[in-house]
Amino acid sequence: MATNGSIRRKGKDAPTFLQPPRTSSHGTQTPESSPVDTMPAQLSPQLPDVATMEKTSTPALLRKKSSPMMPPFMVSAPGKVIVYGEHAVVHGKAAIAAAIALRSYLHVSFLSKSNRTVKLRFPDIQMEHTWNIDDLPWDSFSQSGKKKYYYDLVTSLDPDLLAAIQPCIDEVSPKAPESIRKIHHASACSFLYLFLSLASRKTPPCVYTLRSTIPIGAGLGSSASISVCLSAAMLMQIRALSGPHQDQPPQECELNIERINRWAFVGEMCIHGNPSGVDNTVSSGGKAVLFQRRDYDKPPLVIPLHSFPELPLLLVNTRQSRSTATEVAKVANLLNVHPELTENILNAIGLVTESAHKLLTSPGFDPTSHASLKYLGELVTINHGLLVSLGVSHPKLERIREIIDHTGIGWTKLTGAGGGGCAITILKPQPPALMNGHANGTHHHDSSSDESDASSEIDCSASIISNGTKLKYKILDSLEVKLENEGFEKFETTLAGDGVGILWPAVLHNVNEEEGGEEIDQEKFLKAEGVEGIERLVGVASTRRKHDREVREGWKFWRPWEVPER
Ligand SMILES: Nc1ncnc2c1ncn2[C@@H]1O[C@H](COP(=O)(O)OP(=O)(O)O)[C@@H](O)[C@H]1O
Ligand SMILES: C[C@@](O)(CCOP(=O)(O)O)CC(=O)O
Repeated sequence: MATNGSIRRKGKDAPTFLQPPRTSSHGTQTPESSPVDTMPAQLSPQLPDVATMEKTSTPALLRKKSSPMMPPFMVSAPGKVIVYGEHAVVHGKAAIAAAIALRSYLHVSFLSKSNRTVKLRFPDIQMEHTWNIDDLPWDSFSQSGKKKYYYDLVTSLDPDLLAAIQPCIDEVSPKAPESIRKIHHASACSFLYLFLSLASRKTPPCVYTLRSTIPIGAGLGSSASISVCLSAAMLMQIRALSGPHQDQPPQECELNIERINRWAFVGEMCIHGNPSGVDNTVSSGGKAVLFQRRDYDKPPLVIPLHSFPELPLLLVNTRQSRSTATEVAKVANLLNVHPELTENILNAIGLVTESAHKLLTSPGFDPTSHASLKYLGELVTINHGLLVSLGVSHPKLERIREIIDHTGIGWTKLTGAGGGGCAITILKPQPPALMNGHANGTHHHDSSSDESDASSEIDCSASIISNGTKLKYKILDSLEVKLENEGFEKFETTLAGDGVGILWPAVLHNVNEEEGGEEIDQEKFLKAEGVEGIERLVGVASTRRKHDREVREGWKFWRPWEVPER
C-alpha cells in the first residue's frame, strides 16, 4: 500500500486488471462468472424466462429484450485516529495513524435504463439530490488531455474540470443555510468529480445511499472514509478491481487498495483542498501506517504497519468543535516565542512515535503480550503530556482524561489537532480494580500497581477472567453514564481493523440461518436507527467474532497481511 505517489508506487497497470473481474453469488470474484450471470434468485428482477418467452411470444411481443439489472451492492471504509505524533508531524517528525471500527457504509442500487438519473441519498447530512446523467459535463471530462483512467495517478484537481461541475454542484440544496450548503457541496463535489472521471455517459442509472457511524468533523477521517467508499464503489462498477478473495496474493491485494486509495485522494481533495493523504490511506488499507512529511513539495512517506495489534479502544468525543488550522498555528506561535523548548517537545513527540514504531516492527514483537501493550500505553500517556505542554489540549479533553484515569481502565490521550475533538483510550487487558483487589471500578488508580499486571493475569482462572470481563463492562457502563452526563459521546471501538470492504451482492448471511441470507435494500438501510441500528443491519465488525452465534458472512476485505489459505 502506498499513498498518492509516495513510496512503493505500482506499475501503471497490472495484467490482472486487463480482464474485467467477475463475481460469484457470495461476492468473491472469480474469472468464471459475471455478477449478472450469478445473481442470486432473490435479487434478480422479475423477468420472464427467456427460453419460454422465445417459444410463446408472438412477433408483436418480441421487442427489445431487457437485460437484468446489476444487484445492489455495498462498500464500507473505516475512520481513523492518530495514535502518536500529531502536531510534531507538521514539523517533519513521523506519526502513526490507525483505522478504527467506526465506518461509513455506501449502498449502490440500480434503476432501469430508461430512468437516466444518478441520485445521492446522504441522510447524515440531510442531503438528497438527483442529476440527469445526460446533463452532466461528460465532454469536459473526456476531452483529450483531460481524460483520466482508473489506473491514473491524479495528484491535483483540474481547475477546468472543477469549473465544469460547478453548475451541477450549485443545483444542490440552493435554499439551505450557507453552513449546511457548504457541507452538501463538498460531498457533491467529491462524488461528481469521481463519477465523471471514472464512469461514463453509458453508466447504468443508480442510487448511492450513504450512512456513517463516524462523527463528522471530529478529526476521525469521516470525509476520507466517504471518499474511499465512493472510489471503491465506482471502481467496482467499472470492474477495475479484482477480489477480494481469501487466497489473493498480497501484491494483488495491495494493488487494489492502492487503486482505490488514489481515487479516494481525489475525493478528499474535493472536500479538503490540500489533504496530506494519510486519512484516505489508512481508510483504504486499514490497520495502521507510519507517515512522515519532510518536504511539503513531495508526498508524505507512508509505511503500512501490518503488525499493529487490533486493540480495543475507547473513543470519547468532546463535542467541542475545533479548527485544525488554529491548533497548528498555536504550535507555530509557541515555536516563535520559545524556539528551543518547543523544538525539544516536538523532538520528544517524534521519539514517542519512533519508540512505538521500533517495538511494532521488532522481530520478536508479540501483539498479545501485556508487556507490549503496557509499553504502547505508556507512550500514549507521554504523548498526551507533551501535547498538553504544546497548549493544544482543552479543558474538556482534560476532564475526559481525568474521569477515565480515575477508573484506571487504560491510557488516554487527545487525538488529532486537539482544542476539542476526541480523546482515545487504549484499554488495559483486565480491569485494574480486579487486579488491585477492588470490586469498585471508580477508585483512584494507583499506577505503581501496573508492574504486577502481567504476572497476576497469567494466574487468572476462567471464572476470574469472566468476572473480570463483567467488571470491565460494568466500569465501561458507569463510565458511559458519567461521560454522557457531562455532555460527551463515548464509542467502544477497535484499533487497526480492516480497511475498505465489499459486500457484493448486498446480502448478508448469518451462520445457522437457512438458505438465502438477508438482502439489504435501500429502504431497509435508510430505516436502520442510529449507529447501533446500522451496525446491527450491515456492520462489518461481526465478521471477526468467529465463536459467536452472530457470525456473519458476506463482507470481504483485501488483507495483504494475511497469508493466503492453502
Ligand atoms: N456521513 C456523511 N455523509 C455525507 N458527507 C459526509 C459524511 N461524513 C463526512 N462527509 C463529508 O466530509 C466533510 C467532513 O470533513 P471534515 O470536516 O474534514 O471532517 P473529518 O475530520 O471527520 O473528516 C463534510 O463536510 C461532508 O462534506
Ligand atoms: C495537528 C495535525 O498533526 C493533525 C490534525 O488531525 P485532524 O485534523 O484532527 O484529523 C495536523 C496535520 O497533520 O496536518
